[in-house]
Amino acid sequence: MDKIIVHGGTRLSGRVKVSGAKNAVLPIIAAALLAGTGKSVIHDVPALDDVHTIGNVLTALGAEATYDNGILEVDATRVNKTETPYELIRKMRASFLVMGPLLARFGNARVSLPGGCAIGTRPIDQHLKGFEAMGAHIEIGQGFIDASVKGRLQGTKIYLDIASVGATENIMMAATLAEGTTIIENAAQEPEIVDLANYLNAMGAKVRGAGTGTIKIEGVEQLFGAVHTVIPDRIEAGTFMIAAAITRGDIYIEGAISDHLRPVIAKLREMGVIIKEDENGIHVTATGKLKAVDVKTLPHPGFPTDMQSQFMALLMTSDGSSIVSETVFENRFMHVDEFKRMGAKIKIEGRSAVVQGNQKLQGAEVTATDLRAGAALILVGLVSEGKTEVGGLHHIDRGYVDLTGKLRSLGATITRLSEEAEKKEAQEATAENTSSNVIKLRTSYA
Ligand SMILES: CC(=O)N[C@H]1[C@@H](OP(=O)(O)OP(=O)(O)OC[C@H]2O[C@@H](n3ccc(=O)[nH]c3=O)[C@H](O)[C@@H]2O)O[C@H](CO)[C@@H](O)[C@@H]1O
Ligand SMILES: C=C(OP(=O)(O)O)C(=O)O
Repeated sequence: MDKIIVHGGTRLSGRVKVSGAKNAVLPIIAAALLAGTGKSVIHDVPALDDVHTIGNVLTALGAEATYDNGILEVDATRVNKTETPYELIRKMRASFLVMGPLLARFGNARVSLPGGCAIGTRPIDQHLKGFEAMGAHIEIGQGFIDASVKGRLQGTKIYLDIASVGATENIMMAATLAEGTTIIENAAQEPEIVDLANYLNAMGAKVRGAGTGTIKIEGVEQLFGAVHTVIPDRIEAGTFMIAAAITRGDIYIEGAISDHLRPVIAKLREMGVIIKEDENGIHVTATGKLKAVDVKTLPHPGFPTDMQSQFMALLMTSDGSSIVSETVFENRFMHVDEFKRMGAKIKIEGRSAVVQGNQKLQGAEVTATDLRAGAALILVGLVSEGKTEVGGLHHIDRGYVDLTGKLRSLGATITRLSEEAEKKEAQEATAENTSSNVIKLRTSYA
């Protein structure tokens, strides 16, 4: 397995460009299935494993998709299947987002039930509740969900028990081709929802209110391929903001949109980090001691759960103790045990973690337990004494474009070691040890 090797101790500085948002592009690619005619041309598509996976889902359904240099072209005209196998859903839960578009366009969809994952059980009851309210018949069996509707889905009012991002997106997509108007109440308000609505509207949909708690979708008869540029990844941007703060560095994050990062900016400022916002990005500078602060994750516009582990990494270097509360996912503290391997002093009490600041951190061999945990371990490695080896990179590759290269360009001592290179290095080290033993033995004989 590949590994990332980080040597801590460098203050990062320079400029880094944010890629397109993973969590925006995945629903957008699923939504491309809604176009009965015409090609969609999607710009700023990040080269991520997750994008590859959802691309494979689309082609497995019969769509044509090509990716070149950040531009994804999708022609869904000839889609002729409505079944998505477990093999593809298993790799990435967001594949489940094809259900709404398939059901709306073809009147049926058979999608494998997504399993649980490291951060929580992640049920899909709110997605299904929405489809049922719109007239779909749902059957669950043998690991699949079958959804079907006679004629078109019917517009209706749907109140979500939880402001779920995925459920809001799936229902919003389904509603675009429904008969009549659908109103989603207690809708998720994440910037990625707004980006999806913008793409849907470019396709000919009539979606209003995205970004607020109430979204209205007036159904139309047909949608067409459209041109769209994906928003910058606020979580990637936030991760680089933490990289600047944790190394007491100075980084300009090009493309970061301040309005998408309000809670992260507010918390960093509370700690004493200097943040300057302009229309092209965010400039983050930190020096000396940073104040400990408490953090509680919440749906947008609250503090994002996808920044929780990275922020916890920073709090380990702050002056004092902090409480980090995770309210979105029930099992998103898996990184804590890995942090402890690096010398962290953190105590978990239910859904909160008490983090001691001013910790002496030491490099260790650690494993990413989920995508953001992987990024957080690298952040800790940047300020730990000695060498940190991070494994489990398949998680990181799902959501960060060339994280190693981008951090290296900011001055970090970081490399990615492929499995083969690692084997070669181990062989060379063994050979070196053997030869130095030989010399020692010879010396002792002399
Ligand atoms: C691809 C993508 O965009 N992923 C993001 C999306 O995931 P995702 O869309 O899966 O997250 P949700 O907003 O749906 O989940 C939030 C909470 O609601 C629960 N829930 C969700 C749906 C449902 O039907 N029933 C239910 O109980 C979940 O278990 C979780 O505890 O939003 C999360 C919350 O910001 C982020 O961490 C993920 O990075
Ligand atoms: C949890 C995440 O993603 P996903 O919903 O794709 O698992 C994430 O991006 O941190």
